[in-house]
Amino acid sequence: MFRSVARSAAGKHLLRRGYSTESVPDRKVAVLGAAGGIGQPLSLLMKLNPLVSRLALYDIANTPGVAADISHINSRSEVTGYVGEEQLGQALEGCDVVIIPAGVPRKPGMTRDDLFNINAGIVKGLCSAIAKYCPNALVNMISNPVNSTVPIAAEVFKKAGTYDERKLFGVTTLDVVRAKTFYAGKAKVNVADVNVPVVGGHAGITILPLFSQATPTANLPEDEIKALTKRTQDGGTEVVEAKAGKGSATLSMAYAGAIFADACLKGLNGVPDVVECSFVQSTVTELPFFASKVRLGKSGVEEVLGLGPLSEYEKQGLESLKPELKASIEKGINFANKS
Ligand SMILES: NC(=O)C1=CN([C@@H]2O[C@H](COP(=O)(O)OP(=O)(O)OC[C@H]3O[C@@H](n4cnc5c(N)ncnc54)[C@H](O)[C@@H]3O)[C@@H](O)[C@H]2O)C=CC1
Ligand SMILES: O=C([O-])CC(=O)C(=O)O
Repeated sequence: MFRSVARSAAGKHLLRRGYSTESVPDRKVAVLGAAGGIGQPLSLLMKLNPLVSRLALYDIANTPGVAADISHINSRSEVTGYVGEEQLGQALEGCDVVIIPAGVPRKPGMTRDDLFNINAGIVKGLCSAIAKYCPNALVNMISNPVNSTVPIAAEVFKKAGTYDERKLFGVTTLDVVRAKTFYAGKAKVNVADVNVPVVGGHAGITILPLFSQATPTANLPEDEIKALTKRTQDGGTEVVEAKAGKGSATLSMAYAGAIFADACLKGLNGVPDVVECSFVQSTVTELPFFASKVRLGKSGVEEVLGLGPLSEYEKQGLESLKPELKASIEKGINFANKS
């Protein structure tokens, strides 16, 4: 275990940023897979988040170096690195939020579902440990295929008797980040002002951006909306191909993961009206899990928001995605229950 404490410096830093250490509750966050392509920049961003007081970095290898490096940053949180399964329990104990970017990424020519065979087992093992050591933590699932790893996590928690549907999230924020960026480019509006809900799941056609609800409105023609939709759905593949065998999105994912974890922490701390899209247990459609806007609160999901009015094109997209999303969810549930 590797630890570095700089409490007094961190306290001053918080005060300089307008936070009082008394008014910000202690929050422990763990990153599982912290030494990976996403894990490292995500850990860095969580170290910069003043809502975090303890940051536990866990991986099966290489965490000591990452933790030592990040721990020298003069921000609030105390950083501890944990390496190997025997230290997983200590990493998780007392956690408020657990972020999981552990597992293998895609190479060109692969689908996210091609990662199932390796990542399903990794996620199952990590979730068993979460059930044991921090059953009340909010779980932010990044590992792919998210459409299956979230149902796997739910089944593991059910078996352990710890499942609380308000606390399990598939992280789909990168789809929202991409939709905002691509829309701003086409609509020629300030990207910082853009909002676009993205619903469904997190793979190919299951990613359904709702550009009809995008703000600021731009009245883009149908062919441009279709091109934007396709680019958002294929955003992950665009990066996988550009990286040409060296993995998938890591930096934009770290950014997206940090935004989502920050929203979870704000919700836990009682900040009102924190809304993000996420793949959660849902009754918005007939599918048991679905991504849509979610209001976050002191116990996690406070309210799963509906889809709002859809264009004809989006209605078709919604119907087309259901069979694939249903199959991916069932695949995850079956895996968790057979092994
Ligand atoms: N939800 C989303 O929007 C996105 C999800 N991803 C997914 O995130 C995952 C990670 O991607 P990268 O960071 O690029 O991969 P990477 O291979 O660079 O890093 C993965 C890390 O996980 C660690 N790991 C493996 N087994 C582990 C275990 N049992 N416990 C803890 N750590 C373990 C590895 O040692 C490695 O450090 C992939 O499954 C990828 O498909 C990637 C981008 C976006
Ligand atoms: O495409 C991938 O394999 C990684 C991912 O989920 C994304 O970038 O959206």
